[in-house]
Amino acid sequence: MGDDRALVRREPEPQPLSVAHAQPLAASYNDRIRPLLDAVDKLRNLMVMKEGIQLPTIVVVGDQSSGKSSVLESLAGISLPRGQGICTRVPLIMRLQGRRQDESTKLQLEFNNKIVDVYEDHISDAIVSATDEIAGSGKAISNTPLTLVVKKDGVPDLTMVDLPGITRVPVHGQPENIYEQISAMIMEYITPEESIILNVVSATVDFSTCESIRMSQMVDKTGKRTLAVVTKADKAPEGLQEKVTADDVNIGLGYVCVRNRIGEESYEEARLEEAKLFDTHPQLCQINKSIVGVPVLAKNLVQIQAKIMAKCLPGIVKKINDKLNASLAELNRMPKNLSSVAEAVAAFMQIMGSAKESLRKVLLRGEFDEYPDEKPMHCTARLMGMVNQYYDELRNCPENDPRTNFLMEELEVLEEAEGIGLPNFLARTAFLTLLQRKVKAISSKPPSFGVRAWDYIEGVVIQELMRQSENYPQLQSWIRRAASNLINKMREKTTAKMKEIVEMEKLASYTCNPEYLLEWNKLMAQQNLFMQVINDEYRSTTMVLEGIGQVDVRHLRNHKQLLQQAFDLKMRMTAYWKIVLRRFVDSMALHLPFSVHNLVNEEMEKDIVGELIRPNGSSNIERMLEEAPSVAVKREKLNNSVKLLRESAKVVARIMDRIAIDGDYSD
Ligand SMILES: Nc1nc2c(ncn2[C@@H]2O[C@H](COP(=O)(O)OP(=O)(O)OP(=O)(O)O)[C@@H](O)[C@H]2O)c(=O)[nH]1
Repeated sequence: MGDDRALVRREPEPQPLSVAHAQPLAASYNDRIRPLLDAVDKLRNLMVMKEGIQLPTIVVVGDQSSGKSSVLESLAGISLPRGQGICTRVPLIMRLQGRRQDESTKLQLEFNNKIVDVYEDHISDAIVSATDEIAGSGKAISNTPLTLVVKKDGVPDLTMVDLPGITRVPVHGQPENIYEQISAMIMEYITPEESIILNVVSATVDFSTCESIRMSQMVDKTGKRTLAVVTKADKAPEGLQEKVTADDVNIGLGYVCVRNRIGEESYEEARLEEAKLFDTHPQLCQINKSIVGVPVLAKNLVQIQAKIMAKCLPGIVKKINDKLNASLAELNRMPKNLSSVAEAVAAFMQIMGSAKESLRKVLLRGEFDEYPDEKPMHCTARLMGMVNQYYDELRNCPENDPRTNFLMEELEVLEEAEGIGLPNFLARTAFLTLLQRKVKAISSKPPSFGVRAWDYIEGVVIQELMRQSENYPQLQSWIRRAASNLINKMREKTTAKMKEIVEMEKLASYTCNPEYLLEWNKLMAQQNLFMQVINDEYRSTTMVLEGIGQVDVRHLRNHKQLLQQAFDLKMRMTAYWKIVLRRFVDSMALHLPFSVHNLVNEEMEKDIVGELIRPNGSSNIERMLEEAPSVAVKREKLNNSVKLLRESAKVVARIMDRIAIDGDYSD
C-alpha cells in the first residue's frame, strides 16, 4: 500500500475493464444473482454468523504482497491500499454490485455501526483510516470486519472477504505473534465448508512454498473449493503455463493468471496491457485463453458464487429455523416475572415437579431423552455397573481367599469345637465361627458401597435440581444444601440397613435355595481324590479343586485325623458363601431403587418443600420475586437472537420463493 498511493492520480470515471471484457457476464445473469447475493449480504449484515450459521463466502487469502489487494481492485475498478508490508489488517468484506439504470454510483464503508460515504479518489485513504479506527494505528490486526460497498457501472455482483496477508517474520513494529494471529483469522474464515478459497499466489514463487496454499490444503485437501489466481504473470512468464497445468498443489476449481495494474496505469490501460500481454507474449500467449485475465476471473467467480449460494441456501434455511425454534423454546422456558408469593410458590412447585419427573426417568425408568449424550446421567446403567463392581469386590476380598493355608482354619475351628460325640458329626459352632470370620472380613464393604452409591445419586439429583432451577440462581445454593441434607439422611438409612444385613448374616446360616445342596454335593465329589493325594506319599501335592482353585496340600499330610471333616466344612462354606454374597448384592440391588423411589416420590417434596414453609423458609420464596441479573441478561440475549433469526428467516423465505419461481441459479 501506501508507497504508490500518494503518487496515483485517479481519472474521474474509470472504466473497469473487468466489465469491458466481461460481456459474458450477461446483465440478465447478474439480475438473477443479485437478489441471492443481497439476501446473503443481508444475513451477513444481520450477523447470523454470531448464531453459528455459516454463510457462503469467497475468502481471499495469500501470502504477504502476493497481490490480493491488486486483484480485488482489478475486480472492483477502484484503488485499494497496495504496497509493501502489511496493508490489510482487518477482514475487508467487499460487496461489489453492478450499478443499475435507476441507481447512482456509490462507495460506502461500513464499520463500528456506522456507514460512511466515500469519494472514489479517497477510497484508499478512507480504508486506511477506518482500519486504524478498528485496529489501532500501529501494525496490529483485528477480527472486526470492515465492509466496503462498491456500486458502480459494470462491476460483477460479487461479495468477497479480503484477509491480511500471511507473514512469518514480524516487521515494522508488528506484534511478535503476528503469524499466529493471522493464521488463526484465516483458518476461521476458510474452515467452514461454505467458504470458497480464492488463493492469490504470485507467479514469481514456487506455489508449493506458499503458506496460503499450505493452509488451504489443510482445510480443503482435494481443493474442491479452492481457486488460484496467479498474479504478476508479467514478472515471471517463463514456465508459467507448465506450472498451472502441472497443478502440483491440487487446485480443484482451477487457475486464472492475471496481470494487475502497475504503478500509475489507469484501469483501462491495465486491462489493455493485460490483454496485450496474454495475446502477444511468446510464452504467455500459449496459455489457454479460458484461464487468463481479470474478466475471466470475474466470470468464474460469479458462477462459483451462484453455485455455492444455491447449494448452501436450503441448509441455511434449515439452520435458521432450527435455531429460531430452539431460541423460542428456551425463551418460553424462561421464568415469567413473579408478582406474588402465591405465584412464586407455584413456580417453585413447578420446578420440583419437573425435577421429580426427570429424576424418575433417569434414575428409575432408564429413559435418557433429556440427556442423550451425557453418560453419567444414564443412571440405571451406571448403577448397574456399580453393583456389578461391588459383587466383584466382595468375591475377590483377599482375606477370604479359600486357597490361603488351605483347610488350616477349618482344622483349627474343628479342634476347638470338639466335644463328646460321634467322630464324623460336624459341629454347627465350627461352621458359624468360620462364617462370622468371613462376614467380618467383608463387613465394611456393604455400607461403604451404600455411601458410594448415594454419592453418585446426590450428584445426579443436584445436577437435575440445578438445571430445573437455573432461572432462579438466587435459590440454588439453598436448594443444593437442602438436597445434600436429604441425601445425607438417605445415605445414613442405607448404611444402617447394610449394617443390619451384615449382622443378620453373622447370626444365622440359612437358605432355601436348592443350589446350596447341589453345589455342596458337587464339591464333595472331589473328596476321594483329595484323600488319595493326601495318603499317597508319591503323588504330587499340587491339585486343582473345583470351587477353590489350585492348592498345594502338602502341609495337610500331618493332619489326617480331622481332615475329612475339614474338607466337608470347607465345601459347605464354599457353597454357602456364594449364596451369602449374592444375598448382599441382591439386597443392595433391591434396596437402592426402593430408596430412590422413596426419595423421588416422597422425601424430596416432604423435605425440601417442608423447609420452605418453616418460619425462616419463606424468605427463600420471597427471593424468587426478584429477577436475578444473569436471568435478565439471558432473556435479553434470547430476545435479540429471536429478533435476528426472525428477520433472517424472512430474508431467506423471500429468496427461496424467488428461486422457486426463477428456477436453478447455478447455470
Ligand atoms: N508487475 C506486477 N506487479 C504486481 C501485480 N500484482 C501486484 N503487483 C504489485 O505487488 C505489490 C503487492 O501487491 P498488493 O496488492 O499490495 O499485495 P497484497 O497481497 O494485497 O499485500 P498485503 O495486503 O500487504 O498482504 C504491489 O506493489 C503491486 O503493485 C502484477 O500482476 N504485476
